[in-house]
Amino acid sequence: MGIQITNLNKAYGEHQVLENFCAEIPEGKTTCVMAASGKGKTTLLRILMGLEKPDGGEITGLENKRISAVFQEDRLCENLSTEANIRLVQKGGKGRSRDFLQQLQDGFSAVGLEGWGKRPVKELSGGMKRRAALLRALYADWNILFLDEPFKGLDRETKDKVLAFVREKCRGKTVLCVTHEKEEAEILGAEILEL
Ligand SMILES: Nc1ncnc2c1ncn2[C@@H]1O[C@H](COP(=O)(O)OP(=O)(O)OP(=O)(O)O)[C@@H](O)[C@H]1O
Repeated sequence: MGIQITNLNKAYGEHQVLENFCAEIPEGKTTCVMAASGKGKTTLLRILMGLEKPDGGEITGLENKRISAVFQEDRLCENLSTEANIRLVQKGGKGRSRDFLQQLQDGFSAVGLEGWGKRPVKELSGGMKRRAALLRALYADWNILFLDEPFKGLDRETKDKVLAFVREKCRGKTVLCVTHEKEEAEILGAEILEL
């Protein structure tokens, strides 16, 4: 079962952002949420993540799910290294296991961050922080992943590498990704949900 959204409503004051919005997010697939700026993509994601309360409507399919996310902001601990940020969201001793650290090195290389894992996040550029936030989300233990413009600020070549990595890591899993680029959705093999 995927995520069912029924008659979702959300207004900020007089401004109705979502009005009786209905959708089904299929299980085991990537879905890209697309719409013009200001149409409510982030609002929808924030409601699904429980960060925002809807005015009405029903959401099912999130019960007992482990959710991971790249938020609209990076939300990294700036004084910690990227590696430490990623280890923070690992359960038990997993973050220190040799296997995990090896997998992480592969992830750093795949997104073009090799050699940066031990540096404090505050020394990274905006695009590098975006990739660090993405790695943290991907390496958490999840069965639903929410991504809010995860490829923001990446140049063409880097974006292609990152998209290929995300596609591989998300194969067969339930992912909802906000993007403005149709091409990103195509590379991810995603279904498109228009708001
Ligand atoms: N906390 C808030 N208070 C008041 N209005 C808000 C708030 N959050 C969002 N909005 C408004 O709700 C609308 C939808 O915002 P949202 O961020 O969901 O759009 P979006 O589709 O994700 O846009 P973008 O593509 O520019 O990120 C916008 O008009 C925005 O100004």
